Amino acid sequence: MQGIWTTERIREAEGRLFAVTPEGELMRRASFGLSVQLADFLEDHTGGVSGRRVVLLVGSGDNGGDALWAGAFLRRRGVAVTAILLKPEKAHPAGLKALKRAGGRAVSAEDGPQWIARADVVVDGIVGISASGSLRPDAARLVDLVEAPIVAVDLPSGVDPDTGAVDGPAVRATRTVTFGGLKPVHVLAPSWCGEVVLVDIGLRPELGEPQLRRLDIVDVAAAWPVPGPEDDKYSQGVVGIAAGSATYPGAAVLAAGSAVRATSGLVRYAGHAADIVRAQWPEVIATGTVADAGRVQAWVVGPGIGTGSDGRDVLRYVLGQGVPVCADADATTIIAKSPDVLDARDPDTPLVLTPHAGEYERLMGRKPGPDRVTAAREAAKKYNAVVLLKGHCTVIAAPDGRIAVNRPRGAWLATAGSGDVLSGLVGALLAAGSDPWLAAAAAADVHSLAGAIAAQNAPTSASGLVHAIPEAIRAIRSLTS
Ligand SMILES: NC(=O)C1=CN([C@@H]2O[C@H](COP(=O)(O)OP(=O)(O)OC[C@H]3O[C@@H](n4cnc5c(N)ncnc54)[C@H](O)[C@@H]3O)[C@@H](O)[C@H]2O)[C@@H](O)CC1
Ligand SMILES: Nc1ncnc2c1ncn2[C@@H]1O[C@H](COP(=O)(O)OP(=O)(O)O)[C@@H](O)[C@H]1O
Ligand SMILES: [K+]
Repeated sequence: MQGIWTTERIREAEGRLFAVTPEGELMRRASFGLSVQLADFLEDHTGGVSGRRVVLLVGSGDNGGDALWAGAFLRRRGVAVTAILLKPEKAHPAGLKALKRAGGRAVSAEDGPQWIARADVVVDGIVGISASGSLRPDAARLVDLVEAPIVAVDLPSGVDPDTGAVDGPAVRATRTVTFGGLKPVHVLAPSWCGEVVLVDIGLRPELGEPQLRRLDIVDVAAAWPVPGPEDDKYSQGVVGIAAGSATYPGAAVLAAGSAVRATSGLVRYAGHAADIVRAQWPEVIATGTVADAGRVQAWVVGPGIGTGSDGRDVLRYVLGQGVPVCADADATTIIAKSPDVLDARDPDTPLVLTPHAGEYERLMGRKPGPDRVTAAREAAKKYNAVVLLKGHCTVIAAPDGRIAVNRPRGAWLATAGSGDVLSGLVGALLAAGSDPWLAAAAAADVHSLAGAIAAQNAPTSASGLVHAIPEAIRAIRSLTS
């Protein structure tokens, strides 16, 4: 699992490391690592290093210092380096001296455009973890002129380091070189960071437990249930799907199909779409009502059930069964409208809520806002449930404070019925007895991989996602075994 630390924790850890390291050593490690990455990037993008032109955009803090020192290292490899100083009087003095000593050039922002026009690569050293707000106008004007690929130092300037939010001009980087540990921006704003490379500066022992996590493929593979020689169709966990209605039978077909394809074992279905589910998925045992469904080890409830009294009764019933529940779509709206349905639940029984932004607003009475991690954490606390807040970077919060951020693989998942597929995946893992936070996080990862496989760079559909699930699981397992 990858760890991610808030900038506050990074700063505290850096403070401790500073105290036991010679002055300037950490910046030397960071900027040397940055220069290696820049040389590698030049090689990739221009086919060489020596004689290439690099422009540094240099702000007033240590982020600019990193850029200036990296520029000095690049000079030794024959790169032509020009630093554009946004605040010349505040540019990192030692870094600036080192760059000039190495034969680099420093110019003012007014003289910047002509150098930007000729750059092979532009380095964003405008602002790092002390950033607040979007790019200021002077920096924004220069960034706007850049046509060359940008390598960001630590993080793309203008993007909030702790939330990944962007509310004005910001740098869109092709590669981001960060130091010591990943920060939230790197997993919450991947489309602004580009490829993220972590340079080790010896900070890890000082960092402690991460505040956020991202599952690696090995974690997903380990979390995915695989039948053993002693297993039968019941022992792996039976999942029940309470979804669909006469108006929305498709939601039932998608959620049930997703559960069928996610794990081995048995899927039951209960609801008004029993005939069509049976026709599409003959292996599903389908009945008309949840009371007739038979025993299950987890329920998925909500997709397409409607928000009326029938749906409420179904939700109340499954919440009262003492098994884990994934409450999705209409079920989240019912909970928001009639929170008393939750009285049916034994508080120790796992509950996973899977709201998109609109459903979140109904559940919490406010929009998730730019800080989606805090938003998910607060909902998890309020409902004593795992909350999977959907989006490009889905955030999964557990009531005990664990947070996972999902790795997006494009945006093809933004297709009708995609959420129904996700709920089937979550339900299948819950039925297998997985920890609910891990179940939700692993399901989100397989969902995004199935999206990428189904789409292959062209539009797909929720049905396409369902069919790609085994291939996604196969890919994850083959990469780790
Ligand atoms: N502290 C350490 O141990 C290390 C720090 N390093 C570098 O130091 C950086 C942090 O440096 P600093 O704390 O000096 O601060 P920054 O370089 O992040 O920011 C400098 C100043 O820019 C101004 N600023 C804030 N928001 C801005 C905006 N939107 N537009 C323009 N200016 C803005 C603020 O006055 C801020 O103090 C890290 O991101 C990293 O690049 C690395 O050298 C590794 C070691
Ligand atoms: N831009 C995007 N990039 C990546 N994933 C997305 C994007 N938009 C939506 N998704 C994902 O697609 C799914 C949509 O679910 P949902 O909103 O419930 O749709 P539906 O109700 O049509 O099933 C979620 O898993 C969400 O995270
Ligand atoms: K930066």
